[in-house]
Amino acid sequence: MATTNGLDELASRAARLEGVSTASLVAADPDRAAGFAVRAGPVYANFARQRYDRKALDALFALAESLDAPGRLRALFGGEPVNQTEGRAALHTALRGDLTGTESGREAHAQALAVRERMRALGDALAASQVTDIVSVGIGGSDLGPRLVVDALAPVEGGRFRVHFLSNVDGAAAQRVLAGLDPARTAVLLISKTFGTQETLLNGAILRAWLGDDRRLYAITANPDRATAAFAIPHERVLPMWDWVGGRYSLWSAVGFPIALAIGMDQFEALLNGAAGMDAHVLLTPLRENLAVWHAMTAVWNRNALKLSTQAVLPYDERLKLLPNYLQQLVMESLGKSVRLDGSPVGVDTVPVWWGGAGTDSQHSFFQALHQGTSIEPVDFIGVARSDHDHPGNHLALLANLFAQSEAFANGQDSDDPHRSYAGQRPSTLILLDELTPKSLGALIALYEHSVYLQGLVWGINPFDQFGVELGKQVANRLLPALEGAVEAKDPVTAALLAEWRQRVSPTR
Ligand SMILES: O=P(O)(O)OC[C@H]1O[C@H](O)[C@H](O)[C@@H](O)[C@@H]1O
Repeated sequence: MATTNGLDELASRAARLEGVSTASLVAADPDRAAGFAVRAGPVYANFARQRYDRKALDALFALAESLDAPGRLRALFGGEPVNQTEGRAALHTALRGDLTGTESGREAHAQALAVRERMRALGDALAASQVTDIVSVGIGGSDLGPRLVVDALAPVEGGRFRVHFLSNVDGAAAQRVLAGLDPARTAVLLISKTFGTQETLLNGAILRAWLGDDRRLYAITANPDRATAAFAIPHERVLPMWDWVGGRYSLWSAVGFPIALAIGMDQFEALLNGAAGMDAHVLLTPLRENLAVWHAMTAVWNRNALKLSTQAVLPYDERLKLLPNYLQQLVMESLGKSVRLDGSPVGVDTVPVWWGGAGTDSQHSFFQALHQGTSIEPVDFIGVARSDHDHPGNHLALLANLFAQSEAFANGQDSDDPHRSYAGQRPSTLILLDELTPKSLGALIALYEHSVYLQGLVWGINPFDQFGVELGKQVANRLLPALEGAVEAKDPVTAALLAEWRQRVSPTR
């Protein structure tokens, strides 16, 4: 049996807290309501409504200490090959700063700065042209980050460019994105770390043909030769990235070019600076005041001590409605592993299912289950203190709902009528940003990145590979000839499904 790193002990601590209400935990500890909180720059998080007490927290911080969390953070920032299964560093932090002064960190940061200069120049050239619209073609890590940030921060009107995103291989997606766009006023970015991703290659071919003029076709990739070979994009229109940037950690690199085009290069750099501020906090702050450590160890508590199998993220801000989608890739692709670094079974539960949606909309869809369902789903609530719209009454109502839901989940409410009774004891963290700016969003995303790294450390897994996504791609590649009619599918169920499908399409399609 693989070592469980002291997680069994946490489960027995949790058992001792069973039946103790969250309200009595708060009442028993006068400092808890305000004291179970950490602020890092523009991000404040309050953990008082989690289902642990100080002794449990002591055990969690002791666990982080025993795993040398500070040393492992230094290894990450310093460019050690923390992505052990692929023998690589994971230097996304070097895209936004140079905190450790190691040679690899310094070199990576210098490369990142040089590419940023090129992004600025290309952006300025595009701004001086007749281009009004940008289509960003990419998927997964080459899509979700830029899509989130552009949706959150792009001006509602008056930005330099309108930026559109195309990811799905479904041709309907391309058709929808292109409807209403004028090829003569559009530039296309093909974003793919590998330049071997089926969706991006197929959509890229559609866009290239639609554009009709290769001069407005750009590539962002760690494999420029492939971009040149497949799309004849000359190197001056290729922005590089590197194998030391994981796809889901890449929005800070040239993969963020759509962000820079949507909000301007200065604002893109403010996003990076926000992340750099969180980096400095996480790297340099002792464990007990370290926001990423609190967040990660809370996740470990909920998963391994309370055995909760999902994690909801509920931003109470319309502009952050894509955050759950973004975090699904960041967290689940990073931590969805069952073996430790040495290949042995992990022996404990790893990533829960991450999901969520924006409040208040989601209150009117799935909150019933959160309040009265039989399983308990821990929540990260995210709110923004100051709004930047002209409807202050709506903002107060939004925040009243945010604070109310967190209170109602924790405290519940008794009733003689079981149908109208709320058990409460639903754990949540409330994260509050001062305002939603490039800086605060950068800090928030970096917080989640570091929390993921620390959770991976506890579970002894590699958060930087994603071999699990390969099998489905391989099977799809094998099956494409069967759909084209060239071969028969070998698997009997797939063969039956294809036969069923063939009956429904005309022979020519
Ligand atoms: O950037 P690309 O090489 O096109 O990869 C795009 C995405 O596809 C892969 O399947 C991985 O699961 C993701 O981690 C990656 O971000």
